[in-house]
Amino acid sequence: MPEARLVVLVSGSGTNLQALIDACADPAYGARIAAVGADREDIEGLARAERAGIPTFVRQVSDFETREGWDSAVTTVVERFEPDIVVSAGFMKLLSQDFLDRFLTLNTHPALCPSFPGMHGPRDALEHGVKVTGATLFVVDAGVDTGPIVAQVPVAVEEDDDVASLHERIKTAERAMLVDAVGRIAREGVSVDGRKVRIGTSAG
Ligand SMILES: Nc1nc2c(c(=O)[nH]1)N[C@@H](CN(C=O)c1ccc(C(=O)N[C@@H](CCC(=O)O)C(=O)O)cc1)CN2
Ligand SMILES: NCC(=O)N[C@@H]1O[C@H](COP(=O)([O-])[O-])[C@@H](O)[C@H]1O
Repeated sequence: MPEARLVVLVSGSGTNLQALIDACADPAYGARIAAVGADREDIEGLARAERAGIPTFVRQVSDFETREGWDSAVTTVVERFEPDIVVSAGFMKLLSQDFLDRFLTLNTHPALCPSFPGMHGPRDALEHGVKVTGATLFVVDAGVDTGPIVAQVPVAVEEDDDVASLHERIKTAERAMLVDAVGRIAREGVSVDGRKVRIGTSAG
């Protein structure tokens, strides 16, 4: 079976991207990263891609007259790389319905959806006083962190956690979940039926 083609979208440090780069080095993983895209310049995520010899692109909202113009430019450049799966890994821009209609898009979020959606999952979980939080991989839909859930991993909140320590612990679990689920989807396929996501031979 041919390797699945991934386009990975990032906005920051790119440790999830790095985990995927490392996994893709093994041909048995079943996927390769065709390109890495970002909504801003000068981020470590892009540097990680460049060090790995992966093509990169940047489309900044501020370079476009309208948000629709940016949406369309992102769709066009991603299309060029013919992805089987788009992985939003720390990408801090909402993706348009048109983009989502064209590409199977997964997003990793640092909380147990449907709890604590948005850009501050670890902070919101800590402020709420939950004892267990985690990470969620989901199929992106037009809402914010509302899409059908592919995988989740729980992470304990410790008494002395601050936002940084909690987020770091979540990210360790999140990377393993992401690599495992994306690899299984690449090798075995996935089906989405309403809110039910199935990976594996029964998919499709
Ligand atoms: N349509 C969707 N797009 C994306 C989703 C999603 O669930 N639906 N998830 C993300 C990531 N995300 C949290 O998981 C998230 C990203 C961005 C925002 C947001 O409000 N962004 C603002 C800009 C903020 C900035 O640039 O600093 C915006 O897009 O204008 C909320 C949640 C990936 N995309
Ligand atoms: N709502 C989106 C969101 O909060 N995304 C989170 O940003 C971090 C990116 O880390 P990374 O750049 O090191 O992969 C990850 O924890 C990801 O879930």
